[in-house]
Amino acid sequence: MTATLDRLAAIVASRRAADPQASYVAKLFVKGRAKIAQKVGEEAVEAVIAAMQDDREGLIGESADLLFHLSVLWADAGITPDDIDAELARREGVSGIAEKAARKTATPGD
Ligand SMILES: N=c1c2ncn([C@@H]3O[C@H](COP(=O)(O)OP(=O)(O)OP(=O)(O)O)[C@@H](O)[C@H]3O)c2ncn1[C@@H]1O[C@H](COP(=O)(O)O)[C@@H](O)[C@H]1O
Repeated sequence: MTATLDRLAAIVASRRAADPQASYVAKLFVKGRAKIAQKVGEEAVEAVIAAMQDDREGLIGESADLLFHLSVLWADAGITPDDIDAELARREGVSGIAEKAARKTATPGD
């Protein structure tokens, strides 16, 4: 993953024991998985709206909000950026079209 996302993950992890009055991340951890997931959904919708409005700066800002909240969700679920990196690397070179076609022809239960 990028160095910035790795640094963000380290900061987020360090906020587990922080004071929720002083740390937004600690506050999210206290609120729990459902609230964190809700924020990810909100930021995703805001990114979509910015894209549909052709708002480049808005899309950059909302994308950063989305990645930040996704980083908190990963941390809450015990996932690291390296886990996502490994999954993306596993998919490298596999066409989305070919992958979907293989899923459709696969026998259920395989
Ligand atoms: N990247 C971010 C980041 N991006 C966005 N935000 C915050 O995310 C919140 C999202 O805004 P909203 O208006 O949706 O939130 P809200 O109205 O407070 O939320 P709700 O009322 O819906 O719960 C804002 O408070 C932003 O400041 C962030 N807060 C923190 N970080 C990073 O996380 C680090 C640790 O932050 P603290 O835990 O606050 O020290 C920081 O040093 C940054 O690197």
